[in-house]
Amino acid sequence: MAPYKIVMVRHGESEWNEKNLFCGWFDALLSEKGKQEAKNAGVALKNAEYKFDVAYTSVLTRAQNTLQAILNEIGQQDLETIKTWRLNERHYGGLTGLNKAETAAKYGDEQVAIWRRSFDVPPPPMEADHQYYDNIVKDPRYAAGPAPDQFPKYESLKLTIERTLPFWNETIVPQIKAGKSILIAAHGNSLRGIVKHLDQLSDDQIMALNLPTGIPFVYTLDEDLKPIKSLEFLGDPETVKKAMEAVANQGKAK
Ligand SMILES: Cc1ccc(S(=O)(=O)Nc2cc3c(c(O)c2O)C(=O)c2ccccc2C3=O)cc1
Repeated sequence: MAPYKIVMVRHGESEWNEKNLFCGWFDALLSEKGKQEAKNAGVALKNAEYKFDVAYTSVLTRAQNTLQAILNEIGQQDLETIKTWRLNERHYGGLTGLNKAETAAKYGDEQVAIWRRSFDVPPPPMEADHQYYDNIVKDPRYAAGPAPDQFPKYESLKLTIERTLPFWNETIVPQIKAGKSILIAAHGNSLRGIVKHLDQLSDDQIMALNLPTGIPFVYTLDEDLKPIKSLEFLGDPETVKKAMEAVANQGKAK
């Protein structure tokens, strides 16, 4: 049955991306630009004549709405869709809702620089008195998990990947091997976990990779799910060229 193809897409720009706020598990909506990015992703997949058997997304609205915009464009509005917290964005803990200046003012430039370059240094926890604690922890969408005693108060990139990969290995991989055509609409850091795993990237390599919002990318995999082709972006030539250049240059950025 190999080679297998799987399509992934980072959700379009959110309203908190637009305001440059740490978002994480806060359920920000897509900005108008993000809605257009999501529609464009659907057009790219429609033009490439993709059809899917099942989709996977997070429990967060920005990813779900990106997925729905895509499905609307390709005429698969009612596609079976599995939603899981394991595909959520990284949980930024007590930084949730802060902008760059507020973060630096509260924790200092040195601490920010440490967080920026760290794979396993977590942000401060989101404590019960945090302004978004109840909004997130008491959200009924988490009734199916994580368990209350496992509910994250913060995540490093390492911790994020450690909770995303079990879903990839236990739920998505069997579906790939069963020959299903799969679309994943998720977040920058949960998708980093899957990309890191597939391409066997180092901690530093994956931290240097910032996936563009709203541009679908394809992995072509062999029978052992080893990549034959990685990160193949879909879209108009200009969009694809910019995405490839952006990703390539990130690897060079010092
Ligand atoms: C909302 C926001 C704050 C800080 C910046 S930044 O210009 O300082 N760049 C930046 C900052 C960080 C990060 C980052 O990637 C970044 O580019 C992080 O990844 C990060 C992870 C966990 C805790 C803190 C950080 C973090 O402060 C950008 C956007």
